Amino acid sequence: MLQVKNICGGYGTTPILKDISFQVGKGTFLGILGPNGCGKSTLLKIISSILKPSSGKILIDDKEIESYSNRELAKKMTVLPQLQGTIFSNTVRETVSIGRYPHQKGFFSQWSKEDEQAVNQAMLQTGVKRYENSYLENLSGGERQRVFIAQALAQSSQLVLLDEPTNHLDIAHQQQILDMIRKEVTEHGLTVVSVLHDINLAALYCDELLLMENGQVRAFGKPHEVVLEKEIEDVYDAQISLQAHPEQPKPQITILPEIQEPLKDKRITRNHIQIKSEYVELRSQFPLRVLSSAVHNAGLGWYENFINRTVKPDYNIEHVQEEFIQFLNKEGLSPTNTVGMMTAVESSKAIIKQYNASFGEVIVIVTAGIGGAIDVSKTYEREFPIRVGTINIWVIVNAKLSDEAFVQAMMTATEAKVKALHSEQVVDVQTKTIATGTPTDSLLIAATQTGDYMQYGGPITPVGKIVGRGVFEATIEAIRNYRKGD
Ligand SMILES: Nc1ncnc2c1ncn2[C@@H]1O[C@H](COP(=O)(O)OP(=O)(O)OP(=O)(O)O)[C@@H](O)[C@H]1O
Repeated sequence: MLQVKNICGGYGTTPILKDISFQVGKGTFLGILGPNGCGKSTLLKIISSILKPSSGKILIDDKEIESYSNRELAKKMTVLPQLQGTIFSNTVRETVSIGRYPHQKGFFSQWSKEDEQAVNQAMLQTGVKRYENSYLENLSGGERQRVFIAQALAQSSQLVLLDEPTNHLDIAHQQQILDMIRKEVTEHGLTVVSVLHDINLAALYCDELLLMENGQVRAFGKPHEVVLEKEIEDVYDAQISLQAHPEQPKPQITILPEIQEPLKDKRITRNHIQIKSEYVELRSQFPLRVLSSAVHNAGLGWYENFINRTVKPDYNIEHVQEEFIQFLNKEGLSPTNTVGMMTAVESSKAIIKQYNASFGEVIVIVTAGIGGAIDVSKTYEREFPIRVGTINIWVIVNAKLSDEAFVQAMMTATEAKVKALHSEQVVDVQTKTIATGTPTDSLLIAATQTGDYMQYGGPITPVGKIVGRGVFEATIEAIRNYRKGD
């Protein structure tokens, strides 16, 4: 659809763009990224022939842009420049209708049925039809932006050039506009080239990205090929961290602020753990990084409060999430800042152990309800009667753990738990074989993320050695404690 070949150009004698080449296929949404002043808007102006390049060619549908008349070009391509704070005195309908001018034939041309349809459809698509008779100056920035997109759609061209279409818009309007553009691209084969400042939005919505640096192409390709930690840090001279979007297979960046909080004594010891009548509690004065399979706030995150709550064996688990939140509120624990587990084992039976490693303390807390213990290798051959019992394990590490170390620490802790069940001859009552856990065990690894950096957490690493020993020993004691009450 669009070919940009060896474009050089700028303003007067100052060269801005240096040998830019790329292609955009029909039905593609291309995002142009790059730091301030790198030449994104200049490139858009050259593509839209507002500015002449000093050398190079722009082709639309394999024809050089100069060979199109203005009217022909306007039918092929729509340009939506950056919105300025201009005062508008047209109605929404009048503004959208301007998009049809390239389709008018001759000076006294008639407004056709086709024009009317295109205007109505564009207003419906962009959700602005309901204010078609309002004046633009009475609309919000987001509504105005949608009106101009409607004007671009009414023009019914196959290529749309946009310069920061989401500038100054709140997240709802950013989403609306980008969803709408995406829909046009996917469902009607529209080709869109847009300058975007937000790298995350660009990675989410665009098919391809062009990353510019000093008037040149630094990278071009699919979002996962362009949005790379090193590349972005280098081009923008910023500190970032790269992760996957939680719901989509798209890269997303997070800015890493340089200002660090003043380092308090960020240390957790067993004195921070309290056994209350209804739960075991850790209230840290700072957030810990956590990976867990807890009932409340499972997954990876940062939390300050942790509880392992004792519930009655007949606790109704139908609305567990809501009930748990109510309970946290009652206890004065913020639901967004607390990780919660549940057990039928009394909190007084919890085992708390502290190990002093060379890198810092590791605290292990275990409650072991083994009434429903099962052998994981045999579960495929039977139905489960619901039997109460859960082994809940917390491991708190005073160190900085990598993501691998978190996952490996979970594996190490699980292996140590299984070994403890074996050692204590905990049996699956149905299969009469050694049990490996219960159907509802929970595990939590939390780290202060200060002090020594631990890249790995497997069994022979400094962290893994303590986790293995600590979880094994604490689980054995917790099992014995549980059996005492049987
Ligand atoms: N009309 C102009 N006359 C002279 N120089 C200009 C003109 N417009 C832009 N420039 C210069 O050209 C360079 C590239 O500007 P351009 O607007 O293309 O950058 P950009 O990547 O779009 O930046 P931003 O992210 O800040 O919008 C800048 O150094 C700018 O000062």
